[in-house]
Amino acid sequence: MIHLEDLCIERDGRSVLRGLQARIPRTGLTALIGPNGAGKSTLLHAMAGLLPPAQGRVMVGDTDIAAARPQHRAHLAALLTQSPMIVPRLTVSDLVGFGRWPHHRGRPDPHDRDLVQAALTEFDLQELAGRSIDSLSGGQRQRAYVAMAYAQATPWMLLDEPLSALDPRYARDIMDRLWSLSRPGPDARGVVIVLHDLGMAARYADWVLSLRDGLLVSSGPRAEVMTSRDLSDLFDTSLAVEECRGHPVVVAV
Ligand SMILES: Nc1ncnc2c1ncn2[C@@H]1O[C@H](COP(=O)(O)OP(=O)(O)OP(=O)(O)O)[C@@H](O)[C@H]1O
Repeated sequence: MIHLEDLCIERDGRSVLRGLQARIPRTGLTALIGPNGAGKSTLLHAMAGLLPPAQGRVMVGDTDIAAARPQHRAHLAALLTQSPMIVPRLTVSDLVGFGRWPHHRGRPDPHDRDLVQAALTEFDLQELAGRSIDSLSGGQRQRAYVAMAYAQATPWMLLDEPLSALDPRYARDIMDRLWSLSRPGPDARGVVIVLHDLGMAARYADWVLSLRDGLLVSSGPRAEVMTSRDLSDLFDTSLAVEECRGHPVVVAV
């Protein structure tokens, strides 16, 4: 479980998250939704322990994440930011291998190499493994970064808009895989994902936190948070949640 306990974050002396109080289940897929500038990326960074709170705290399990050592944080949560650094000439395989760094600290063993292979396979990257990152399309690169986060083998994966460059097939593919990885079980990952695509959030999220202007508007099971009325209020535009072939979809009306 992640607990947000009266979480307040300031950036450049401005209050950008105020008094957030919520929990995120240890398994399942949690979506962070809300308008631009609501504070979703800020919250994700705070959950990775990278933004010390002005007040309150984020508890990841029984660890106050902002107070933990970097090495310990890297074993708890893998964070994929919106614009990860691109290192020219680095291969996909090397990039995914970076996910293992907190474990081997420069001395990969066969187990690390096996996990990199598993991550390449899991995200359908075997054929691109030897290609340099800067030679890939935006979507291919995005998949490589998600695979790197996966290879870190942390209980939590925190992903900021990982679908932004993906075509519908790969967007769906990644969401299917993340959803599967987050099912309860001994190796389950808790997946927390910032999503602008409300259709994807409606389709895949088990749990949703909605934010606006630095405040938590609501949190809970997807069906309770993503109602036509609540989404319309949240985004200040008319939206409806309908059912299509047994799945919820969000339409502008
Ligand atoms: N590095 C930064 N320094 C100062 N202020 C920042 C920084 N990053 C974000 N902010 C501010 O914090 C607030 C929340 O931004 P954040 O990026 O967390 O929102 P968001 O919900 O992820 O937005 P978007 O949907 O547009 O990506 C905004 O007012 C933004 O201008």
